[in-house]
Amino acid sequence: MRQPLVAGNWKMNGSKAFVAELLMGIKASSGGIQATELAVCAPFPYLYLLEELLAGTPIRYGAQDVAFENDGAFTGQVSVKMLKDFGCHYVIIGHSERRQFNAETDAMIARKYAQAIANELTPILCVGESLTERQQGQTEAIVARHLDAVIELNGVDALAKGVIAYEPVWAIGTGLTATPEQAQEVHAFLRTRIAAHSQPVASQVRILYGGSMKSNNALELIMQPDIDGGLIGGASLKADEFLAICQAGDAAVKATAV
Ligand SMILES: O=C(CO)COP(=O)(O)O
Repeated sequence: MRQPLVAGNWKMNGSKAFVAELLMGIKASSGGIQATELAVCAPFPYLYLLEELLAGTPIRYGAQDVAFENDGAFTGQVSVKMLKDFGCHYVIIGHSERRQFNAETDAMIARKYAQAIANELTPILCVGESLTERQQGQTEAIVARHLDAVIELNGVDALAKGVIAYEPVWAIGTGLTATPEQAQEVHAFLRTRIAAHSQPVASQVRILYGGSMKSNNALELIMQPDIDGGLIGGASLKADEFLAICQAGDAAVKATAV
């Protein structure tokens, strides 16, 4: 089994006080998590707090977006180098909320991916279909398009330097989770598609599930053979709930080891 990763995506939530309290809560109880990797992805202004408060802990952190250029006249943008400067390990790329509200295209996302790996920042590439696309039987075509754009620009080996997150748009923040079978089906599809280019990369790359993952459904999702953890929105804003999902990662490792 690949090492599970449970990553929080705080989205546009928080304040200095909230972030400090949440991190204290996570730190206080994260010692019990053995086999699962933990990470949190915060809004840019709070990265300095993560650098300060997570120093010396195994908890990794990152941002939720990055520019596809290195530096220069790009007002409002934040570069990979800047994220590295604050000790970021991860960056979420191509989240559906950015595709939807910030008009991010597959081409832009592929370039962001390139910037991240060129500077040794680990991208978490989000792919996923909308409800209409699922209802029209387009799920595989959509996630294939999202994945292929990154492979075309960066080559398949670049996928081994990142993480993929399957996030069905209809399950994000709706309380409607994909069933373990629905999620596994898409995860297996993605892995098979990668295997067509490279079997070693397909076996190695972690594919997370995201979309209303909570402590009460995490275990059955992470127990699926091609689901390697979660990208958690709402439930990552509560330390207890987030840690309970991380514990599900540990439980999945334990269950598959016997
Ligand atoms: O978008 C998500 C993580 O990136 C999932 O959000 P929710 O867990 O709130 O559904």
